[in-house]
Amino acid sequence: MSVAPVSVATLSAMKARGERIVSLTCYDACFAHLLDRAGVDLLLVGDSLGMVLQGHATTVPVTVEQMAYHGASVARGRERALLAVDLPFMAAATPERALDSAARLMQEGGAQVVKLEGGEWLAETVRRLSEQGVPVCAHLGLLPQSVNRLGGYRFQGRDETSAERIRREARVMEEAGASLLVLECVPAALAGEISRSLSIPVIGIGAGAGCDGQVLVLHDMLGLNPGRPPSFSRDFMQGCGSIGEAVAAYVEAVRDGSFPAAAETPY
Ligand SMILES: Nc1nc(=O)c2c([nH]1)NC[C@@H]1CN(c3ccc(C(=O)N[C@@H](CCC(=O)O)C(=O)O)cc3)CN21
Ligand SMILES: CC(C)C(=O)C(=O)O
Ligand SMILES: [Mg+2]
Repeated sequence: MSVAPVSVATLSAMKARGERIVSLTCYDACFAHLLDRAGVDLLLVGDSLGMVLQGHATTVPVTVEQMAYHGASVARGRERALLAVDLPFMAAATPERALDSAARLMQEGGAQVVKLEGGEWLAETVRRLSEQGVPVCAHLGLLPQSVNRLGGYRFQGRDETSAERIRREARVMEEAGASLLVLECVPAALAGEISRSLSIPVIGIGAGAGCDGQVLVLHDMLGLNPGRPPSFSRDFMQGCGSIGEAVAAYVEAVRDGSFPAAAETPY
């Protein structure tokens, strides 16, 4: 039996009804099939694949071609879940480049939504993509593609000046036509406030339980991180006998609001 596929409109309707949105990163067809059947609403082919699959220290080396390859693999495994693919480092450096990159991610990579990291300087790019029919997911807070400028993977928006900047950038992205927003590593109070003030769904990672949905890196929530996992993640394999059970536990914990708990909300 086939199920109605998720669209950005479905996610908006979920926000309006107060139903939490469940998202995980996904990089291949096998996991796409498993996550889709477990009820994950949004599959994100994240450029985190440069770290978890390729073994790089950052996401900077990842290319559009690699993102398209993994996107196409995930697209072949999904049925119901919406598929978002990250624009990697420098792929949105100019609006023209972003349009070309997004075309590749959608035409070769099966993307239904294109995600891009960054603030106000991307407003024109988001507008141009939206005009061309590309649903855009903005990404604010910690921007891993800027790790070489930031000097590490640190929480953002912890002082009033940077919190106000993130608030303003969130508004600008919505006004420019973004359909979704990811907030990464920002204090829970700020993320909750932004989620309530925007009409588009806000998906948090390290941003507390007050967002409209949650996303984690798949390998982190399966306890497969070789180093120290981020403090905001949870190993859902603990107490579960299979990957399918662990993913089902994550889906339930996000839907009922029990993930993230206080212990997974550092600020
Ligand atoms: N495996 C993995 N998980 C991720 O969540 C992830 C990636 N890779 N790669 C791309 C980015 C990088 N991200 C990261 C990586 C590390 C921390 C981290 O360890 N943060 C510290 C807090 C540092 C501070 O603000 O003091 C932590 O303890 O969570 C956070 C986000 C999130 N993304
Ligand atoms: C963690 C999510 C939001 C991401 O951008 C990625 O996996 O690359
Ligand atoms: Mg990413």
